[in-house]
Amino acid sequence: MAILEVNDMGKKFTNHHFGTTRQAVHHVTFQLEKGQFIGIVGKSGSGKSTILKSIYRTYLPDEGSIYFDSEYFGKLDLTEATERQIIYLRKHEIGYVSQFLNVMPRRTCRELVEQAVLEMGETKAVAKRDAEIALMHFELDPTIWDTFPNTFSGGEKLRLNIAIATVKKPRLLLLDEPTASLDEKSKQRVRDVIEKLKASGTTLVGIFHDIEFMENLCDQIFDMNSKQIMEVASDRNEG
Ligand SMILES: Nc1ncnc2c1ncn2[C@@H]1O[C@H](COP(=O)(O)OP(=O)(O)OP(=O)(O)O)[C@@H](O)[C@H]1O
Repeated sequence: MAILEVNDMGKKFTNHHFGTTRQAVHHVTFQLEKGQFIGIVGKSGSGKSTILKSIYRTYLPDEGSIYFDSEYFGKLDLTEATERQIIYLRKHEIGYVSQFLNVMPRRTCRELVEQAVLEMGETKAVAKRDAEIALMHFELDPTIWDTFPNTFSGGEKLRLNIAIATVKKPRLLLLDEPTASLDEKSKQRVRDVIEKLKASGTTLVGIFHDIEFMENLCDQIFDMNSKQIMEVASDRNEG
C-alpha cells in the first residue's frame, strides 16, 4: 500500500495587492511505497518547494489530494486534515528539512536534538544517547553541543537541522535542498543517514540540485517539466 499518494495536485498564489495570480504547480501526480525515495527535479521557480510545502501543509493546495498513510490516524487527505492532526503529524510522523534552521530560541544544540527524540516518546537516557550519536555522525564538534546555534556557521546549522529531523526516524521525510552548501564529506554523511532511514522504512521526497547525489539514492524521479515520473533502474540503486 502506498504511504503517500499525490493526485493531480495544484497550487496557485494570488497577490491581492497587485491583483495577480500565479499557478505555482499543476497536475502533480505520484505515489510512494514504504521506504521509497522520490527526487523532484526542475528549473528554478518550477514549483519544487511548493510541492514539499503542500505535503507539509505549510501551503494548502487548491486542487487535488495528498493521501498519507498515517500510523496514528490511518489514511488521511493532508489537504483536508485538521490543524490538530497536522501538528501531531509534524511532531511524530512527517519531518521537513530545508536550508534554514528554524528552531526554538535559547535551546542548545544538544537540547534541540534531545527534544526531537523525546517528542517520539523515548526516555531521557535514549534521547541523550541518540542525540550524541547524531551530533557525532554529522561531525558537530562537542565544544559547540552546549551552545546556542544562532552563532553556528551555515554548514553547522544545516548539519544540526538534518540531525534534528533524522534522529526522529519519521515515517515521511521531506528534504528541500538540505545539502545546498555542504562539502562533499558532509554530503556523504547525509547520504549515509538517508540510506539507513530508507532501509528502516522511512519514505522520502527530496529536492537536490546535485542530480548525481539524488540519482543514486532515488527510486523515482519526478520531472517538473514533463510532469512525468522517470523510473530509476534498480541496479543503479544497488551500486
Ligand atoms: N508564498 C508564496 N507566495 C507567492 N508566490 C509564491 C509563494 N511560494 C512560491 N511562490 C511562487 O511559486 C513559484 C514556484 O516556487 P517554488 O519555490 O516552489 O519553486 P522551486 O522550483 O522550488 O524554485 P527554486 O529551485 O528556485 O528553489 C514561483 O514563481 C514562486 O514565486
